[in-house]
Amino acid sequence: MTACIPVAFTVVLIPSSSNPSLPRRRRFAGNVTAAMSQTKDASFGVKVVEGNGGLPKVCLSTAYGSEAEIYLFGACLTSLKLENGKDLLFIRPDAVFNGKKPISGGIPHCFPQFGPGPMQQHGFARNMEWSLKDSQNNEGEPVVTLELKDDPYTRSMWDFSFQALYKVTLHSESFSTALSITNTDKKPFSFTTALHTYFSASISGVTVKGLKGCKTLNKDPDPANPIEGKEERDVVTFPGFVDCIYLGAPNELQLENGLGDTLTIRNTNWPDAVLWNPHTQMESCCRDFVCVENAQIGRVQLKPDQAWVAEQNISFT
Ligand SMILES: O=P(O)(O)OC[C@H]1O[C@@H](O)[C@H](O)[C@@H](O)[C@@H]1O
Repeated sequence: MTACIPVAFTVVLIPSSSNPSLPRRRRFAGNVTAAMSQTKDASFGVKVVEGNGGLPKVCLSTAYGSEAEIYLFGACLTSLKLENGKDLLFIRPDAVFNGKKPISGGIPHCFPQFGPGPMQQHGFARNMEWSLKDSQNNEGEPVVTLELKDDPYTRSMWDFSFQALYKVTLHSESFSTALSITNTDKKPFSFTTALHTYFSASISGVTVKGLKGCKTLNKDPDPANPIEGKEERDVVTFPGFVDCIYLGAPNELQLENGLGDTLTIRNTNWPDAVLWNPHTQMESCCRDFVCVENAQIGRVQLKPDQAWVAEQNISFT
């Protein structure tokens, strides 16, 4: 059971009954006052509640029924429900919510290292508490921005001053994020990053389309020495262990999750992708998820005051 923490962050949205671009079946009937009272009861918008392990969790909801949940710890999105109410994301059964270990599942961040590399696997960003910098109602769509900055912990691993901003928008029928990394230091730095998205799936029915022709770095069998190749398939399936980087991936991928849903994953400025399913390495849950990750595998070089921004959008096709 979650407890509502605070009104301070609550944004109450007034759903539009007149916007013709919104699907009629989900529009509010009646006038604004009636909509407001319904809104108040249903708490549409943004609220911060106590999540698993007592960790603060930001809940986003639209008047159209779409919902998302994001933990400040790791800025990890743990739940995403669009039109059909099914949770599109997967949380691993071994996930812990103790504010110490990264949350295994949902959409964790890999920053400032995708890995493997000198730092902890996938970097420190998924292992730190981000702050809620802003929340807004953008024409009935809740938007929150989470922020991470350097501190003595990050400096001990990566001695640079940076600002990461993660803007999350829940639309009625899709979900989008914008990640920006700014060099706030006086010296240049470089990084790699990814959104390590765990989708709920039935692995025998999973297909990913859009990767044909990409250069591949196959991390099977040795992640530290990936084998170079080229994807020749129109449709990638998951008959066994898969751990593969796709360089120069397109800005649109189609994922069939094997549960009856076809998702489109669009991006701007995420140049690479990663597919991962651990197969027998995670016997208890490997059939129930697939990771399709937007990634930046080549190092981004930022001079002081420069910023890098990449966007992602997930929707039903
Ligand atoms: O850190 P997690 O969530 O267990 O994920 C680990 C996996 O993450 C994937 O992104 C990598 O390609 C794999 O090599 C790695 O094993």
